[in-house]
Amino acid sequence: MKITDIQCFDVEVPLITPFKTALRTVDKIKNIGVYIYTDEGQVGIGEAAPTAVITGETRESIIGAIQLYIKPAIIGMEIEEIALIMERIDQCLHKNTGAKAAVDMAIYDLFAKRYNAPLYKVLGGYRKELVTDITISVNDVQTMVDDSLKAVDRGYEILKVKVGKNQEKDVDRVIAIRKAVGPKVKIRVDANQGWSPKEAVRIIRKLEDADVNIELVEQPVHYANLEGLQYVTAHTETNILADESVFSPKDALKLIEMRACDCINIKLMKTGGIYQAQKIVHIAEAYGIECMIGCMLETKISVSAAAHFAASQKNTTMVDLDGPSLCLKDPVTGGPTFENQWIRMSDAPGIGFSI
Ligand SMILES: C[C@H](N)C(=O)N[C@@H](CCC(=O)O)C(=O)O
Ligand SMILES: [Mg+2]
Repeated sequence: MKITDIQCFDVEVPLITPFKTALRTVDKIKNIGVYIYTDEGQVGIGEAAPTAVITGETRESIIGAIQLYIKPAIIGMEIEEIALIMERIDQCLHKNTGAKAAVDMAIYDLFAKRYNAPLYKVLGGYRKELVTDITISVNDVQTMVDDSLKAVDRGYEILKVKVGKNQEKDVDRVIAIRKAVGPKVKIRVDANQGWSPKEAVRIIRKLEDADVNIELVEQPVHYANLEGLQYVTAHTETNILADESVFSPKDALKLIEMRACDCINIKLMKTGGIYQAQKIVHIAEAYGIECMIGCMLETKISVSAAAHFAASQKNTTMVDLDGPSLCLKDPVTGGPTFENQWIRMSDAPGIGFSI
């Protein structure tokens, strides 16, 4: 099955409520979709999220990377030569991980369709269902408490609470949410780089002393401050999850060897797709480090690819794939089903969309 063409299209979906982190506020997803066409009539689909504050990519850079660099590098290649295709994508330009991820997942969609199997089974087939957390945007304390209670009412058992925008209030935010939702709900805290290492230790210790029982704290400090991340990990009891500090397998290996984190958040938009993400999961597994599969602000297209990947591997024990739950509508039909916290894999070939 030969690649004959690659085309980009706009994926625009309003969010149910504004998404707010220490890094940005967004009320509408404006992503780039990718179709890969083949000589056998099969079409693969992917999506890239221009998350300039994290990957450095914009809508324009993604379209340019795909049309001017990636497309000429792989046009005419056989889908079955997936390792060779991935080598060409990796080598044709540096970084641009969202653009690479969109093409990578469309290739994997075609690869699994070629063998008439669902993608998660082609990749390893470890499980059929996933439980995702749901993001609670950073806001004033009462709004966050109300949003948390609504999420728990909808059946969510894991909350991902965004903090890091106003450090003085962060302890109050998390304590108030714990009091409101009770002891059974899991709470993940994501500071999105909002604290200094010393602030992070102070805040996390206060939460520990107050017995708030936090499952983990995600990316407490600036992405490039690896020693800072190491300091927080060494000086707190709570598990520290590296997010913006880990894009590549090399980044993962470095953090693991520095003992700078307890677990790693893998996102296809950071790794450049499934091919590199697999390497991180396996490196981490060799060191006994568990991985989360997360997403940026992405729709059902790319989050479904990430769900197939998360379902395929043993060491992807935590899931933050709430993108479709934050969207007012889905841009595609078919594929895995997203019903509040439950993501269930379908056995349709590839990612499973009706194109
Ligand atoms: C959407 C997901 N739950 C999430 O929080 N992802 C990121 C931030 C995504 C973005 O700004 O687009 C994270 O930091 O984990
Ligand atoms: Mg994060």
